[in-house]
Order: sequence, then C-alpha cells, then structure tokens
Amino acid sequence: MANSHKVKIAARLRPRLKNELDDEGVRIVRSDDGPSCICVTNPRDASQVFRFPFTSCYDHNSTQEDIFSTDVQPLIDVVYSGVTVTIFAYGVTSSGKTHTMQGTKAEPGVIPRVVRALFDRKLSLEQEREQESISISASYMEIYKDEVYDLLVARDNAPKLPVRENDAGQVFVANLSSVSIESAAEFGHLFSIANKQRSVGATLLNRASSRSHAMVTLDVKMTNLQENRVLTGKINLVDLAGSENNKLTGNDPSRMQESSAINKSLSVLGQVVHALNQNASRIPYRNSKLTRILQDALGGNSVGLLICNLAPGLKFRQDTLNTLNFAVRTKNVENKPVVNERDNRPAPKPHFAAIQAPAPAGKPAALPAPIVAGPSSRPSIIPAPRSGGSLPGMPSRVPRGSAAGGSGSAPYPGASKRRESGIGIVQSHRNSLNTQLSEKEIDERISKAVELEVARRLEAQERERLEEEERRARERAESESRQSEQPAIPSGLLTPLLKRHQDLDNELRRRLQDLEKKYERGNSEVSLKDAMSPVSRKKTGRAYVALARSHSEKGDLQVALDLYRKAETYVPDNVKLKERIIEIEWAVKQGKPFQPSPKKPRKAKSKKRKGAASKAKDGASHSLPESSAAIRADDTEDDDVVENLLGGDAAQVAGFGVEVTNSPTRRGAALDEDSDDCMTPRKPRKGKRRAAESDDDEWQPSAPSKKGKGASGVAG
Ligand SMILES: Nc1ncnc2c1ncn2[C@@H]1O[C@H](COP(=O)(O)OP(=O)(O)OP(=O)(O)O)[C@@H](O)[C@H]1O
Repeated sequence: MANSHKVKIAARLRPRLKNELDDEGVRIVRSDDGPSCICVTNPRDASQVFRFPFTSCYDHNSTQEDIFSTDVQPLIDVVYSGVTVTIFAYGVTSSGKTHTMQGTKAEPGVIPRVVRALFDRKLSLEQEREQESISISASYMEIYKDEVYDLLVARDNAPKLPVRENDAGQVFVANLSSVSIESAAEFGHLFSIANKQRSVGATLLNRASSRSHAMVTLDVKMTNLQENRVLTGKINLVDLAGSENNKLTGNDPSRMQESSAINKSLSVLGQVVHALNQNASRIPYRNSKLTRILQDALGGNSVGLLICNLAPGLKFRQDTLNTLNFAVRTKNVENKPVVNERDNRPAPKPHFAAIQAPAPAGKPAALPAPIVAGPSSRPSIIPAPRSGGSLPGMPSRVPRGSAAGGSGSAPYPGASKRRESGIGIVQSHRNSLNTQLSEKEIDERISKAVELEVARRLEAQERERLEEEERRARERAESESRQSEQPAIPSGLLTPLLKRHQDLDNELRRRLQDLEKKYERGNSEVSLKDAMSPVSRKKTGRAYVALARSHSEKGDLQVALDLYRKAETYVPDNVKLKERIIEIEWAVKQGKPFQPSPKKPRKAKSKKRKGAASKAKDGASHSLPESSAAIRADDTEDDDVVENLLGGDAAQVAGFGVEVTNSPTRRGAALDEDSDDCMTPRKPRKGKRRAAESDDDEWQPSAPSKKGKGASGVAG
C-alpha cells in the first residue's frame, strides 16, 4: 500500500512595489523554537493578530535561490524515483506567482531552475548507472476561460484540448504535444517562445497579469536497458492565475469575463480542498478543468508543494487572509504517491495478447488492471514518446499521456529507500503478462478484470446518480431561497381573498354562460339584448364590466377588452364604458399595461355604505396588519372605478361578484340574491330598495342616487 504524504506549504511575501504604501498589514515572524509565522492583523479588530505557522515562510528579502534550494531541490530526487511531483503557486493577483515560477533572466524562478536541476541530475545518474538511458520531454498548456490550450503550438492553430480520463481513472489532456528536450538551454528557448503565447493582460494591479492558469510538465523517462524496465518521473509546475478583486483591478468587461472564469476555477479548487478535508464522498474535481487536471496533486498519487504568494500591505489584507486560509486547508490534504514503473519484457503469450488487445496509440488500455506509465510494447496508457527533438516553437503534435501521474507497478530497485522517504509503491501486476501463466490463471485474471470493469462502471453510474441528486437538491434549495427572499405576507392572509376572487369569478362566468344559453337563441348578442328588459340589460352589462375589470386587473387585457365590448352591446350609450374600451384598445395595441385614469374623490357616501365601511373597519380590517389594510384599500378603489364606469354603486355591482373585499357578507348575500336567475324579473320589493330599482332604469354614469342612498341603488 502506498504511504500518504501531505501537501507541503511554503508562503512567500513579496517586497513592496514602488507605488505601494509602507504598512505592516502582513508580517513574517521568525521563531527559533518553532515554525515561522505569517501574521496578519484582523481587519475588524486591530488588537487581534492572526498567526499562520508554516514550515517554510519567506519574507520580502528572500531570493529565488532560497526557495528553490529549500523546498524545490529535494523534489528533484523524488522525480527521479519515478514519482509525480506537482508544485503550484497560488495567491491574489500581483502577489508574485509568475515571478516565483518563471522569474526573470536575472532572477530565474522555479521552472528554469527545476529544468537545470533535472539535467544536472540526469548527467550524474547516467554516469552512475551505465545501463540506464534517461530522456526528458516537456509540455506546456494553459487553461484560459476553462478551456485548455497547448502553448507549444502556434496560437492560431491551437484548438481547445479535451480533458479525458482513461479506464484506470487517470486524467490526461488529449493531444497535448510533448517535446523532447536535450538541455536546459533548449528548454529556455522553447519556454520563452511559448510564454509569448500565454494570455496576459494589464490590470490596475499588474501590468502583465496572467489571465490563465499555466502548467509546465517535465517527464523524465528512465529506461533500464539491462532489466528492460522503464521508470517515469514527472514534475508539474503550475502558475495559477490570481484570484481577483474587481474593485481593485478595475477590469473592463472583457477582463471581467476572464476574471470570473479565474475566480470560478479557483473557487472550485477551494471546494475540492474543502471536500478532501471533510473526507467527502464526492470531490468536485469535475467542476472545472483546473481541478480535473490537478486531481492527481490534490488527493491523488503525486507529491505536492503549494507556494502561497502574498502581497504586502493593508490593501491586500483580506486577500492575504483568504490565501492563507486556503493554505491551511490544503496543508491537510493527503496524497498517496506511487512509483510509475513499467515492465518492458517480451510480449505475452499470443492467446492472452489476443484477449488483451493492445490499445491503439494514444488510447488507454482496454482492461482496467493497474497500469503504469512508460513506453512499452505492452498495452500502456501512455503512447510511445515522439523520438528526437523538435524545432522550438513549432513542435509536432504528439498525443501525450496523463498530465497527472500514473499508478506504480513492480517495486523499483531501491524501493526500500523510497519507502523511508514516505513514498509508497503500488504492488506489481506485471505477472499478468508472464508467459508462464496457466490457462486457469489467465481465466481468473480475465474474470477479475471484468469484475473490476463492472465495478468501475457501477461506481460511475452511482457517481452520476449522486451528482444528479445533488443538482436537484441545489435547484430546490435555490428556488426555496428565492421564495424566501420575497417580502413576507402574513401567512394565510391572502388565501381567503384569492379564493373568493376565484370563486366569484367562476360564479360570474357560469351565470353569464347560463344567461346566454337561456336567452341567446341565434347566438347573437343583439338578439339576447333585445329579449331583455332594460334593467336586465344593464345588469348584464355590469356583469360583463365586472368580469372585464377582473381580467384587466390580472393583465389579461385582450380578454378584458372583449368583455368590455360585450358589455357595450348591453349598454351602448355608456360614455365611460366607451372611454374605457378606447383606453384598453390603446394599451393592447401599444403592448403597455393598462392604467385606469384617476378618479375624482366622491363627496357623499350613503349611510348604508358608511355603515358597511365602518363595520368592515371594526371587524376584519381592524384586526389585520397594515398590508392587509392596504389590500382592502386597493380593492375599494377598484370597485369605485367599476362604479364610475357603470354609473352605479360598487356595492350594487357586487351583485355580480366584483366587489370582493369591503364586505364579504354583503357579497355572499348578493350572489344568493341573484342565484336563481338575475335576468328574471323579480317581485317588486318594498320601500327604498324598490324605489332605487326604478332609478336604475336609466343608465347614469356615476350619477349619485337621487335619494343619496347609492348603496341601495340598482339591485336588479
Ligand atoms: N519577490 C519579488 N521580488 C521582486 N519583485 C517581485 C517579487 N514578486 C513579485 N514581484 C513583482 O511584482 C509584480 C507582480 O508580480 P507577478 O506578475 O509575478 O504577480 P502574479 O501573482 O503572477 O500576478 P497575476 O496573478 O496577476 O499574474 C511584478 O512586477 C513582479 O516583478
């Protein structure tokens, strides 16, 4: 079993730049008896200081050589032991990531130093181990707006590269070119050409701000000619784009797009680290290309070093705290480094080889048995490397294997030494290719491989199902939070009102339909109208107006218009109704909402109305909160409009269900009153009510009742 290895953290504070203020926002405090600390004052309470202890803290005076010799140089041997190493620089924009990784001609950074060290080591190893041949190849990619591009190919020709996963679960960038390099100088030349292609732009914080994440990968292949085995070490050197605070960067819209892609991928990186710390069942590697590609470095099979770059000063204090918090969480991420070794002995028996057909170049092996990286005549996840050098800047495209490391196989001679250094070795599976295998053994191996494949597929299905569930839960939570953001109306307050509206609407519609059925012989409004008494015509007209009104309130202007027009056939002389039709026609044509014209305040109210209003006030409204009182006030206003339009009293119009709020009791009574048939002439009523009925025989827009008893106006 492989031993675990925690990601190592180094923090580096860059010096102040010319225009930056001299303050003590971030400091490094050294201690003789413990690790050094990065100290940051709490932005909310200056008396509090946050301390972040790391084994490697570099202050503003630190040099590129300091970092390289202390934290990077020891990893060169790890690469030469066949393990994948990933070093990534993380920090806010302008904190010095590119300076640390690339550096300048005068102060070369981690990348050129690593290349030099690899070649130095190669030389000494080749002298030590005569039977071993070592080759180094490089690839260079950038992730720009969540798309992967090959930086070793001219940008015009560079397509977006897909990120894939082989059957062994190893992530790789398909079709990424890999160039064999013979010396550090050759790499330097290649690197400087490729860097010109990297997406860089100016922001207020950095004149040459990286707009992409960039990753150099150096593959070291050690072929043991005597033992016919290949060991592949690898080092990924990642210069991440900086997290950006757009208030400080002053980004324009195109920069904002880049910035949002950068921030999103970094946020997914944070989520991955968080999930790993939580031992979550699902790690969201797939949520961004960056995390997919770095999968091996975070919770995978490589040795990791995170260099946290910090910008000094209070201006960056919050970003510094964010970076340090990320570092603290990353510190706990455990990897299980493995040695990538490949048995390179002769091909297996023909019948076995036929079953385990070699995968075509560039494609993963068919069976999921543990696979190790390296060139081989056997099935391999990594195709044979392109031989020979290439013209810097114009490399030919060669499909390359995983950007991440592979899993190991047979113990490499010296495995015990590596075990001591905390690097695990995956058990050997090379016997699967042994020509001495019996038929039975081969069958067993095949069934095991099939079982593994089935298990893998089931796991993939399960993963998809969980992802789907998570997506649904997220959507549910979002919609719930959207709902909860809406202003709260006391629960249950609107329900009776809405229900009543609905009931009355339906009732009104039903009655109108009944009416039409009963009277409309030739399906003509004119003939129906002609069959009615003047009072019935008016009442039907009101009913249509009421219905129209409720539709116009809902915004169904076309329906409202049709209903107003119907009403007009019953009360053709009503001027207000005509005006209303014109207004709504205009609104429909213009596609604008309909705003009823403001109404003059009424002066006198009938006693009955006042009584009803005060009852309502004393009763329902009294106990209701402000919002409900507002609803009632609005409704009263609506009724008045109808009243105006029809020249009658709202309370009377309520006879057909329009008046919905002021007095539910009255409304119910009104409906009951008319429930048999509102068009059937009724027995004359006594007293004032009957007198009012006779008033109604003439349509008087907004005319107050002659007796000042509008509320008892038209009852039909
Ligand atoms: N240790 C250092 N010594 C001297 N100058 C430095 C150091 N670190 C960074 N700088 C300078 O600070 C500026 C910003 O650095 P750099 O471009 O490396 O930041 P970055 O983190 O890569 O930014 P971005 O994320 O925007 O690409 C550069 O001018 C660089 O030369």
